[in-house]
Amino acid sequence: MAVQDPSLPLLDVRGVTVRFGGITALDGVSFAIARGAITGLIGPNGAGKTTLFNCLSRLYVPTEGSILFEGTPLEQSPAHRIAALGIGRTFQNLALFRTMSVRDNVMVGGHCRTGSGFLANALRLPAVRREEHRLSDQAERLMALLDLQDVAQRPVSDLPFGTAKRVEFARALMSEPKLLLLDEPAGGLNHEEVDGLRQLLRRIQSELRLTILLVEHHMNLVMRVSDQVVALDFGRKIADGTPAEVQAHPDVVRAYLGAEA
Ligand SMILES: Nc1ncnc2c1ncn2[C@@H]1O[C@H](COP(=O)(O)OP(=O)(O)OP(=O)(O)O)[C@@H](O)[C@H]1O
Repeated sequence: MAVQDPSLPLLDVRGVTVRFGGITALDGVSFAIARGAITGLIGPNGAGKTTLFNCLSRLYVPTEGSILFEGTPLEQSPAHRIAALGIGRTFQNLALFRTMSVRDNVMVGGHCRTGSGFLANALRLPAVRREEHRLSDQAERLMALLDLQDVAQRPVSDLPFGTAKRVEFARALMSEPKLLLLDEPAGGLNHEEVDGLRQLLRRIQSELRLTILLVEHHMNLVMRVSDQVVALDFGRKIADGTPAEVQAHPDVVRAYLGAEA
């Protein structure tokens, strides 16, 4: 397999347009994400954030344009291959198995990458046992990183919302993504938990050398945690730059004042 030039962007969104019947949800949106960066995707309600997010996780295919991940168009890969390509995601509403333990929920996230087939699993061949050990070690490492070790045996239904969100993170990280897509990670968190989330994002970015894209309404979090911010309005990109540049951009100020004042 060809090794990609590390100076090229990890993700390259090129002229993406998505139409639903007569509605243009995204209109020629282009931006690139460098390896190792945290990028915030913002915009008022209906701006097209979720639509773009769904294109990145391959739930939608752009009507026009292309999204390159490590130089390869995403639309060439079927949706079920996205995790194996190296794109992980979390959901706006928790998508965990509530009666299962934290540890088992985290372990589930590793199974998209196991290469062993049904027969090898059924016979518990040595390679399968080695793979199980590897996954188990990795789950322990991630639970330590996300401060979940003390609740590892507890069912998710017992946990406060903020802790359950960390379980979802750990599960997404089990697939060893290169790009982690976070859909409103601050939704439902209190002030203190949002601050904890900011520190956590920085920690996983540096310790796992992860690239992160977050769609988020919590402006304070986006502006404090992101290296780059991309702003959408009515399906178009209106700004792209550092948090300070985007915050001061007249079109961004107008979009937010017009939509939310
Ligand atoms: N499946 C769909 N069918 C028809 N129209 C859609 C569909 N999904 C989104 N839209 C429309 O596309 C536009 C962009 O919506 P989208 O949900 O991407 O915005 P958003 O920025 O995520 O908004 P919010 O912050 O409210 O979640 C909206 O006008 C929306 O009504």
